[in-house]
Amino acid sequence: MPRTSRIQGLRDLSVEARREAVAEAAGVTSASIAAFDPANGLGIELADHMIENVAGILGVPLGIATNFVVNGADVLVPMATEEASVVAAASNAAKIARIRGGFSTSSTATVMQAQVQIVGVADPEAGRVRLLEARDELIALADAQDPKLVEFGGGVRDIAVRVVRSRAGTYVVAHLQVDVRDAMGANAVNTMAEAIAERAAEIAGGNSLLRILTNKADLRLSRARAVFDAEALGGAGVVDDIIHAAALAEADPYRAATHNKGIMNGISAVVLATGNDTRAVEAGAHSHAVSAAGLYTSLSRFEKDADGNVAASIEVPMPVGLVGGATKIHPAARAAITLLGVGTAAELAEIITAVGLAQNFAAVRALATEGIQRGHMSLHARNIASTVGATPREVPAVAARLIADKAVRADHAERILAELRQGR
Ligand SMILES: CC(C)(COP(=O)([O-])OP(=O)([O-])OC[C@H]1O[C@@H](n2cnc3c(N)ncnc32)[C@H](O)[C@@H]1OP(=O)([O-])[O-])[C@@H](O)C(=O)NCCC(=O)NCCSC(=O)C[C@@](C)(O)CC(=O)[O-]
Ligand SMILES: NC(=O)C1=CN([C@@H]2O[C@H](COP(=O)(O)OP(=O)(O)OC[C@H]3O[C@@H](n4cnc5c(N)ncnc54)[C@H](OP(=O)(O)O)[C@@H]3O)[C@@H](O)[C@H]2O)C=CC1
Repeated sequence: MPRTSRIQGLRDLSVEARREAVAEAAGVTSASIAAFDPANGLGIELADHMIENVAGILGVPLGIATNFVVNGADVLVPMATEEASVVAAASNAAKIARIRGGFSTSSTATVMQAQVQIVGVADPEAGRVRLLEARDELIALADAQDPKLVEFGGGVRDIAVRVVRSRAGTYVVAHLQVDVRDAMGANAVNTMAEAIAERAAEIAGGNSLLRILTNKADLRLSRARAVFDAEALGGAGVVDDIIHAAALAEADPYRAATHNKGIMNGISAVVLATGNDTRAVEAGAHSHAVSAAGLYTSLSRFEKDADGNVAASIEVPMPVGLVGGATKIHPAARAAITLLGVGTAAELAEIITAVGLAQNFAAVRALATEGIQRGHMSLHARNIASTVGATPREVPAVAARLIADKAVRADHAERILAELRQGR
């Protein structure tokens, strides 16, 4: 069945009809995404096995971003977020990107690193070299912990050793660099780090302390780029303003934090929808946003291409998996993976990265033109209406008045609701 991510009028359908339209466009069965319906989603018994002291289940809205083309293929993207306008903005940017072919992506190998901290080494530089001499022995010891991973083509690729000087002492820190294939990899590399720690400390001549992965996953990077057509954006002036807006984020940490928050609006929503670890991805992204000179900067770059369009690109660590964590357990996460049609963790990582770039572009474009409030607040108006007690039947009328009056505020919503109920 042909797959398309262009579904016109999706916003106007009922939730049930939307699910049908999405399944049909994606070429998957309705049953395979039925878990998006809370009635078929995560049940309390399963939840009780996932974390501790379970007392309930928190629902988060799951929307579908349309219009995405990634490496020439259309893809419909599940996004779990509580924030209005995020899904619309990603779909909006993807619609503009598809004019010039959509997003192109690539990634490094799926290598995660675990650190083993060794304290009390009298000669840390020599200890570092002794560990490197023992590379093969340590790799064999680590690989023996996870024969299944090795069977899948993964396992330890190398060992790096650093000498880290701190205010409390000098540490020899061994890094196990492990190809974790389709796993996020935390459990896999932590097991390996714990298994080699004692022997590594013996070789270095000290005592092992911490044995844990690093969330600075800089050997597991995904990249995406797209060209946003100048004419579709409103011409050369708009392009220049978008580039100035992105340049401020490159130069100024205060702006960079907000710019990167916009990127994470997209990234975290897909990471959550697929049952992956949002904190791991967020820690990796923000650590990657620090330049070699120590400046916190933007994760994306916007330039003008030779034809005057915006050439946007991003590189970000993307430690996500298909086999571990909640991905395999949570029924809605499994449905999200089915909808995406991805077969490897790397494919998933690259789509997530493309969504981050789209999200970023939509926000920066809005900021560099009409400002964020018109698009964002008009969608947020429905939340304000619900907050003041409007019923689902009353919400559209209250939201429409809030937008028309250009006053998307709770006090105004209360007034409108009171008037509506008095029949005025
Ligand atoms: C909000 C829009 C998209 C309106 O934009 P618009 O031009 O009024 O929308 P439109 O009605 O012309 O539709 C254009 C496309 O947008 C999508 N779209 C549009 N509306 C909907 C909707 N209701 N439901 C579903 N999809 C929608 C949809 O894809 C549609 O095309 P279609 O596929 O239908 O042919 C635009 O103003 C926008 O992109 N704004 C950016 C909003 C944003 O970034 N929100 C994130 C929250 S703000 C924040 O947290 C981050 C920030 C801003 O601080 C980051 C930073 O500072 O960098
Ligand atoms: N700082 C952090 O970020 C931390 C995160 N975590 C959590 O760790 C979890 C993720 O750990 P992760 O190691 O991914 O999960 P799992 O341990 O659940 O899954 C990884 C295991 O799956 C098996 N496997 C099956 N098929 C494949 C395949 N195709 N590719 C790779 N492995 C395969 C492997 O061997 P086998 O079957 O032999 O196990 C592998 O070790 C998340 O829940 C995360 O929140 C935990 C600690 C710290």
